Amino acid sequence: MIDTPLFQRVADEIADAGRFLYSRGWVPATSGNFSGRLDDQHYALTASGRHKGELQRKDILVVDRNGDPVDSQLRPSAETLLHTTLYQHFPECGAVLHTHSVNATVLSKLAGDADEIILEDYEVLKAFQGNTTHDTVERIPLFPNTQDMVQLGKDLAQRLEQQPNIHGFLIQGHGLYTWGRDMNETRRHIEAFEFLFECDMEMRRCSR
Ligand SMILES: CSCCC(=O)C(=O)COP(=O)(O)O
Ligand SMILES: [Zn+2]
Repeated sequence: MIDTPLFQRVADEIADAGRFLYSRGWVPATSGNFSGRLDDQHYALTASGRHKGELQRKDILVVDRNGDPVDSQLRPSAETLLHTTLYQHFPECGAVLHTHSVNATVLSKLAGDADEIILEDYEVLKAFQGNTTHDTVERIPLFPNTQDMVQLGKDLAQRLEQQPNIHGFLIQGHGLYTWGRDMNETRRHIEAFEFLFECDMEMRRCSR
């Protein structure tokens, strides 16, 4: 499968996104993981532990809908099940990006016991797919950090049933997941979230 033009295009998009996200300081120290849909049953995904600013095609493998590698000895991302959960929940999802920015990490810790972060009344909210006005509320579910990806995947699936219109979620003290219909839309969502997190942090500093 990795010899197909489709895999190569998607792998190159993943590597390109990695260079961009690393250049912004949002995936330090091998953190983050990225994927793109190949078909209904298969996704291209980053191998675990790779430097995400220096990805090459050989650092990306194919996994099936259970997250198991297809014809590869590479170890898939430790967070593979979150990617497969998103693809299975959103049939139109074409790409998933996970980042570890300072603002996402700090904001998620400042939220304490809350189970979501709310962003409202920002023009940039229009950058999220389906939003046509700034006069909207973006709810970002917040999950406790855990190494138990099976449980986190189940918790995520349950939350997606309750809140189908979200564009991303945070894991506390860990980072952000967002997705879109293709890699360009997913990159736009990451930039929008990061801009909004920066604004929220600045608002908190100014109101101290
Ligand atoms: C050094 S970051 C710790 C693991 C993590 O949260 C992450 O995003 C990267 O894990 P992966 O297995 O996808 O490299
Ligand atoms: Zn992570």
